[in-house]
Amino acid sequence: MAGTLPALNEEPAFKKLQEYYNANHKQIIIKDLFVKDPKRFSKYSLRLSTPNDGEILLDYSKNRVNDEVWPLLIELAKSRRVEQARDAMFSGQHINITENRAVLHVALRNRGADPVLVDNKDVMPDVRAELQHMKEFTNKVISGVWRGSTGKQITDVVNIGIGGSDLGPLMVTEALKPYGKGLYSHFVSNIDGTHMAEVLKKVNYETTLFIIASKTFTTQETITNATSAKTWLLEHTKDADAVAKHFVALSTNKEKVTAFGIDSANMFGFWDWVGGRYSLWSAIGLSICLSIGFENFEQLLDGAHYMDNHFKSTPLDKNAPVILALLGVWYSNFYNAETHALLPYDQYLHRFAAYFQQGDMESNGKFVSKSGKPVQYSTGPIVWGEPGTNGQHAFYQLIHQGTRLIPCDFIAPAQTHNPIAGGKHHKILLSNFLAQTEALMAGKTADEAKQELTKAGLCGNELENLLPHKVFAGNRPTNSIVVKKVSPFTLGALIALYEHKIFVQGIIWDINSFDQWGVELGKQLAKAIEPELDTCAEVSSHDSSTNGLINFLKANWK
Ligand SMILES: O=P(O)(O)OC[C@H]1O[C@H](O)[C@H](O)[C@@H](O)[C@@H]1O
Repeated sequence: MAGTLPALNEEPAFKKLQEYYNANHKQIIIKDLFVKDPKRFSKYSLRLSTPNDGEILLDYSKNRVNDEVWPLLIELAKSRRVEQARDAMFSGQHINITENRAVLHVALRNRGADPVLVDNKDVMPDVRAELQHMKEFTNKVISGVWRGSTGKQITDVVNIGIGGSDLGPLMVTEALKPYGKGLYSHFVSNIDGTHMAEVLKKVNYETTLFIIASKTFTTQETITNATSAKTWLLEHTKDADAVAKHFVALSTNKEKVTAFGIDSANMFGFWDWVGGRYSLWSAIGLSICLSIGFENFEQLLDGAHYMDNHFKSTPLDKNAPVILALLGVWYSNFYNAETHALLPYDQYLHRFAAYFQQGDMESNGKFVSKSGKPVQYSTGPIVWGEPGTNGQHAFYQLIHQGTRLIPCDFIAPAQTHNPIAGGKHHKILLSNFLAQTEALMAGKTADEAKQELTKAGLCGNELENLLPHKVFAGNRPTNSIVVKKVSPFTLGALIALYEHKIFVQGIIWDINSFDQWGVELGKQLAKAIEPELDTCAEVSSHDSSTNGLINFLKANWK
């Protein structure tokens, strides 16, 4: 891998951007850029032709980027050695430096014949063998060959996992519901007993398969939930052998799986070079396979592989993940935007933003550079969002007229899976998507607002008082990503697009995007507090707030 990078704020390309920003940013008005350049859309958009599911359009023309900023951003990517870093990831180098691991989720969806080497060993035979195992199991369950302990066919699948062992499978299963093969999918992640209790109310022990998904098989929430599910099953069946028919495990930790009481034949494995938040492509995707069938899961992998190839082989200025990453850096590091909104105009994608909250914020929520020095610039943004049009009636007000700059990605399918009322719903949905990006960019000037108010019969003080409230500054940046349809293939490509965007940003910020030490402290402290909740005595070992909270809870739970 290439040598150490200078601090981002010391990077000459970054300094050039800073100078340009300081001198010119007030003059970068998106709607004026469209007036000046009739070719702006074709210049600042990409059409990716996929082999089977039509084109994917990325329109990034509604951004505060002109023909001077753009080459400087590309220069920044080059000088941060994005291409070299990308090649280091694909070639299995240990780029997760704090855990000394390769980062190879791309190998899980390597659909070609190329070997992928980690420490001189081709991992592809193991990847393919595990996929075959998943295929056989999926087909058995869906076809009814695999039966519960009393001989009945499986009807419900409960995935028990958290973080990366939950969010990905849940998001994809929801997104691809139209491809469902008939099994009901449920997800239990929260340690709050309510989550498990509510799911158990819906299922029958004779026809339920529990999937225990945990890379480490040590995560407290997952192991506690899995143990409760096992107790529930055994209370009903009173037969210890039933576990083998109703429990499978997805993990890298064979010892712990066996110790839990799951036969290793019912275990689907993966490897330490698969990060939790990149694991839906691995055995962690088994609940996806059971929901949509193995062929559709393969399509998901194909879509991601397509995007991997695009990322690997396309020049930086036409490279979709690089483009999204650079725009994000432009807004985070120059405009001081603190958040980034993901706004899918597709109800099936209702967990997309939640999924990338982990994908992005766990990856790039870092405050030290790879060499361990505190960074002097912002790193990962706060990622958030909800599907359109619901968001419009909730938080878009702040995006349109608030004081913060919130770059937004709009994601929409040209075709719906549910063309009800002769397609009317979908046309209204798409009109709203289009209108929002236009409104955010164009805004409404005081003159325009005045004309409207005058037309509505207002005048004098009444008009003048209302006028400032009716003005929209506009110039709010958006990307639009349009797919033909939310299919397994296009979804795979979309997820990989954002994964690589996050990767590129991590490289530019010179942080390790692949560890997550920040989640450990809370876990450690929770372990220390748990026994204190078991004692009758008042607790005084913490600060007065924590003591006060503990003692209040103890006094009130009886
Ligand atoms: O799959 P597991 O080992 O159970 O881990 C589940 C999750 O827990 C951790 O706290 C990490 O922050 C996540 O990255 C991970 O996905």
